[in-house]
Amino acid sequence: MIRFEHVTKRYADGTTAVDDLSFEVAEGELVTLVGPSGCGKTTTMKMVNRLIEPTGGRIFLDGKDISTVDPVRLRRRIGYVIQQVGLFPHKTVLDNTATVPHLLGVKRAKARERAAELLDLVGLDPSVHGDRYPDQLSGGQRQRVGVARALAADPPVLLMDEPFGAVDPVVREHLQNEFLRLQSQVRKTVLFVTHDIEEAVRLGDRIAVYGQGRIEQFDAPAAVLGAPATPYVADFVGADRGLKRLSVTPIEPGDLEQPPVVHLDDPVRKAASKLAAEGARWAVVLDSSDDLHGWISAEQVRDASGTVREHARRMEAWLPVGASLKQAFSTMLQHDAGWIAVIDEESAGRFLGVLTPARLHEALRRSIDADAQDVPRTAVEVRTVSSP
Ligand SMILES: Nc1ncnc2c1ncn2[C@@H]1O[C@H](COP(=O)(O)OP(=O)(O)OP(=O)(O)O)[C@@H](O)[C@H]1O
Repeated sequence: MIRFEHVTKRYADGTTAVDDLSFEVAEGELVTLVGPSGCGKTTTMKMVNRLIEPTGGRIFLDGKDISTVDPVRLRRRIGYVIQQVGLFPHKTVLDNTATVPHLLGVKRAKARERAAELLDLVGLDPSVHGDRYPDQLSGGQRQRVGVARALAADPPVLLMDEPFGAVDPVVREHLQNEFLRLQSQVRKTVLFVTHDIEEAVRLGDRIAVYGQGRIEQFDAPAAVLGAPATPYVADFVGADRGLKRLSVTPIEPGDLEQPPVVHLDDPVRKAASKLAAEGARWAVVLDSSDDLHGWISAEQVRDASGTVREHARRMEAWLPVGASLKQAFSTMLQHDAGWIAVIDEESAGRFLGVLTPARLHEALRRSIDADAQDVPRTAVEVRTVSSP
């Protein structure tokens, strides 16, 4: 979809901002450009919509050399989101969002209707926020309007230059998650500039790690974190890259532990003997539809009578399979839980097993080794330091 062929940009003062850059972004792919200040990320991006012209090489959009395309026409196909959103202060949020389609000749009523849909899509209620002016919004809300506006003309390509850079970390993470959800629906081809490796890892299908004017590594997030191509990349992603991997490593069924399972209507005596037989300290409790209800401990059932229902405790700490190990860790902390239940959302929330801290650690280790050996995670055996 976007292809750079030996692209160089040398500014008039002799600065080489981009040096012989070649890479390709597939249709519907989100590529993050990450690197320290001044390494050429913004220059790279602005060459795609011809705000900056390269001094060497060629850039193709959908197979066509963009130097042969009229810049105004080119920009109609490219949404652009920047940090200082640049909303019109005297226009309402709805009119700001509707601006581009309106300029492109879409009737005002139709453009506003579409704008309302887009605001909804980026998590702003058009009936609440649509009639406000930009200075009546929070920083995070303004960024959302910026994204909605960039999507308004339904361009196949989005360029995003540090779009969430100006908001605090909590709002930022929220915007990132919302943007991922949005991208899974709209599937644009996205170039996303950031200097934050965490953001690059969380959002990118692939990451381009920039050195000075050059790409040092262009790879999937797990590969960049697991097998940095150069000492520079290793240094840039940081010594805590194992920790960062948590956010890109999904929970897989093979990571889970299988504790004993009992049902709400089982007699407690039956639960007690099951726990004793398996030597387990607790069991997972499911309801009659096999949905997660909670758990019950060996202590609770030891001399109890009646059914499991009267003794079981609810379990709120659960996640769908495929959620990240980071979410798993954070859910454990949030609920002060020694384990979390993992369910299969695809099949009506069926209980799959539990993830414990030890299993989480193993999953992380296995994913690092699997990337290093280029094999699936299930094929890796881990030897960890076990407790005495
Ligand atoms: N108009 C210009 N004239 C001369 N040099 C420039 C010009 N614009 C950018 N540069 C230089 O080109 C290099 C790359 O700049 P660029 O803005 O692409 O970096 P960046 O990676 O986006 O940085 P940041 O994260 O700080 O925005 C820098 O050394 C910068 O000083």
